[in-house]
Amino acid sequence: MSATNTAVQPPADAAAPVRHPEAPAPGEPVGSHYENCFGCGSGQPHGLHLATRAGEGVNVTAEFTVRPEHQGAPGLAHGGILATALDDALGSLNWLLRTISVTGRLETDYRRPVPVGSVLHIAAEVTAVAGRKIYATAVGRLGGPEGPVAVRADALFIEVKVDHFIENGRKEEIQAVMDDPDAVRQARAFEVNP
Ligand SMILES: CCCCC/C=C\C/C=C\C/C=C\C/C=C\CCCC(=O)SCCNC(=O)CCNC(=O)[C@H](O)C(C)(C)COP(=O)(O)OP(=O)(O)OC[C@H]1O[C@@H](n2cnc3c(N)ncnc32)[C@H](O)[C@@H]1OP(=O)(O)O
Repeated sequence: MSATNTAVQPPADAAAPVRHPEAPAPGEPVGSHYENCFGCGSGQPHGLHLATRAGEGVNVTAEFTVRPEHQGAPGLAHGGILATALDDALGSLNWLLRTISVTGRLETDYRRPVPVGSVLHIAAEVTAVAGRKIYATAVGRLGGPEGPVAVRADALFIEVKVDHFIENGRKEEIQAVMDDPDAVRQARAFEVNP
């Protein structure tokens, strides 16, 4: 049984999500939004190195290989790390909508323990959009994309502007991103959403 907070359930008048025409084609990798992201960046040695691909709808798939540095109990993935994996896959849905959003609420159900060495097969999709609120869901399975569910989550993401990061992030990291013209162009392009 799962108790679900109404904040992660779309209201009756929410709209169906629309795949952006410039979203990555189905099967294409959804690149990391930031090389130092713990979920998907290549610059974090202990990070999750999530490899995410676009699906045909407003959805993605990803694989997360659980390594010893991700343990909570002996030989098992830490629950917070599993939530991070789902959160990051959900965050990559931004590329399908071409909207920048951040996690407002993430509600996680843990159904099966996830051993070190296993691959978590993640599928995430946007279910509805209402103004700045983006409703999404993610599931992580063991043994393959059709395997038993180990962990799942419902989430509410909130659309923000690039200024959210510029105003709130530590200056050193923001400056480093702003010194990279490609990164600035990519971030700003998301704000021009037809
Ligand atoms: C040129 C430099 C570029 C630098 C940037 C570089 C790269 C960036 C690019 C992409 C990165 C994007 C995302 C990251 C992707 C993946 C990582 C995984 C995702 C994350 O890991 S991301 C980090 C964790 N995340 C946060 O760090 C959020 C902290 N938080 C806040 O920053 C504020 O909280 C915010 C902005 C969320 C809202 O603040 P706000 O002032 O804009 O708006 P407000 O509060 O009015 O909320 C509007 C309506 O949402 C409802 N609402 C809000 N929160 C709710 C909740 N929790 N439950 C139920 N309802 C909620 C309100 O009730 C209201 O509803 P209503 O309109 O009906 O009244």
